[in-house]
Amino acid sequence: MARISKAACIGGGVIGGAWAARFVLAGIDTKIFDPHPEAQRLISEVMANAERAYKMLTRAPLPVKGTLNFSESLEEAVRGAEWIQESVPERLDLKRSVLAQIDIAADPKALIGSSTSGLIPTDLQRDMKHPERMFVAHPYNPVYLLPLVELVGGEKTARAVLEDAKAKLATVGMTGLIINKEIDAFVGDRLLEAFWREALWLIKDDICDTETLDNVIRYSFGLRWAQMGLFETYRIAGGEAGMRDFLSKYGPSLSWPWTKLTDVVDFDDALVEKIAVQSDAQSGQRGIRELERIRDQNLVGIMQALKAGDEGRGWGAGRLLSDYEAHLWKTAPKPQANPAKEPLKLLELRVPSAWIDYNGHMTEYRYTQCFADASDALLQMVGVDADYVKAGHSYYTVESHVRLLAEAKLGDALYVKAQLLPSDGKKIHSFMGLYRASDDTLLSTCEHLMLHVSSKESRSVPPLPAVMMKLKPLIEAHAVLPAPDAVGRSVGQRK
Ligand SMILES: NC(=O)C1=CN([C@@H]2O[C@H](COP(=O)(O)OP(=O)(O)OC[C@H]3O[C@@H](n4cnc5c(N)ncnc54)[C@H](O)[C@@H]3O)[C@@H](O)[C@H]2O)C=CC1
Ligand SMILES: C[N+](C)(C)CC(=O)CC(=O)[O-]
Repeated sequence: MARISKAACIGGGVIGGAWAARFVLAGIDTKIFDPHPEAQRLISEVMANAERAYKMLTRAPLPVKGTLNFSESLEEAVRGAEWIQESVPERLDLKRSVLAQIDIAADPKALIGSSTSGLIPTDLQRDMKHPERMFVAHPYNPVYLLPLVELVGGEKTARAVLEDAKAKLATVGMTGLIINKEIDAFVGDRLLEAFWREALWLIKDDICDTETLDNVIRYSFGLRWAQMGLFETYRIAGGEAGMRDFLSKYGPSLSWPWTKLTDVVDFDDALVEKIAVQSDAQSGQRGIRELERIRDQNLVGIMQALKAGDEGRGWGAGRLLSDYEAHLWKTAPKPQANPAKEPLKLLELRVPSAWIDYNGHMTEYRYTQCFADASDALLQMVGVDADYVKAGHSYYTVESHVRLLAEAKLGDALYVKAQLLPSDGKKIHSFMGLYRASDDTLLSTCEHLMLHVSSKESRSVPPLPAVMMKLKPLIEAHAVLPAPDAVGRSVGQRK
């Protein structure tokens, strides 16, 4: 795939900083140019939140982080970059002049995306010498988690450039949707603007306050829209009679006096003050970074739930996350199955806040998750990867006994080691320990049994020779190790 190895972010505010985080966490060396005196502090805070979110989001092998450097000049930042993302304030004159500077300094083949929320690319590329490689790449906040980028070409943009941009975005876990025609505000912000305009009227007219309005969204259609869009949701709302019936039932109401959509509310001081006061009452007790962390944790939870959607195949943004994880597994250096006479270190992680329960320690099913992830790492090591599973073979866990011996706390660095017990490879019998890295304390153990299956035939079969070739030497190497005391232990047995 068309991987990016060097990127530049011109403008490192809310959006440019989060683009930088997306690139760096995808293993891309990134340079930022932003004259803001506090740019480094602000971006390091965004980076910290992004890293925290990724630790919760996936156990797939993220690449080694790219480097992040702050440049003294725009020219220095764009030198050698293959993707340059402009994210300066939303002013046509400023963006035009910044894009023209990028154009002169950049490699002629470099792709140049603008984060603009609504300015059309034909206007933005006017003063460029190589406008064919410039396009709108409109992301959504937070860029490091939300995967959509609207790709919009101007009159001079080459179609192949949009296709190339789409392919490159897939390698950083994003989906580029190419919009057919350029219009102000594209598709997403076109919809959001209409929505926002109506919301402002509802506040101005004292129909509700900001908190009530937000509650209306998050307890109802906000939940729906994370998983199905407007049309698919309304198709279902039409019942068995379907979309045509839905349109004939509810279409006429669009001409009733329900909305003020075409009028723009007057943004006078009184309205600004009213909204600011209500918003302070609603959320002012929490800082922006704290709100960002809450938002990110919720987004991660939603994406993970969607990953399990459609009977495990993944749905919407969850399907995309699965595809990105498959790409990460495929491109990561293959873990080596070294048949040493000692337990294998399979997993290293840090306990994120989402894993802590009301008792103030890691909640019980996360211990099981650590062992499940460690088993997956073992399977990857012996060649049971996405292609092997797709071809119709896999291992299923059939039995597992987890003991919780000591508490894992927020932020603890943990690791899992596994000893393979004698078995024929059709079965993998293992004994795993979860340890705290700071003092090697054993926190939990798991005796685990997996069975190799033909998923097409739904029955147990021997593994394919390529897997057996890697697995057998590991089992043989561990055969000389003494069996851990707790092997075969029953529930409730004394230590
Ligand atoms: N904030 C949002 O929710 C979204 C914003 N966007 C778009 O992203 C762009 C940036 O918006 P934000 O990040 O929100 O604004 P921001 O105000 O947070 O960041 C803009 C940054 O650009 C820097 N800057 C100003 N002049 C510069 C120059 N000549 N060269 C380099 N850096 C310069 C500023 O110091 C500032 O850090 C805008 O076009 C906006 O429409 C797109 C999607 C969402
Ligand atoms: C407010 N905004 C127009 C800058 C928002 C966007 O462009 C997209 C988003 O993240 O909502």
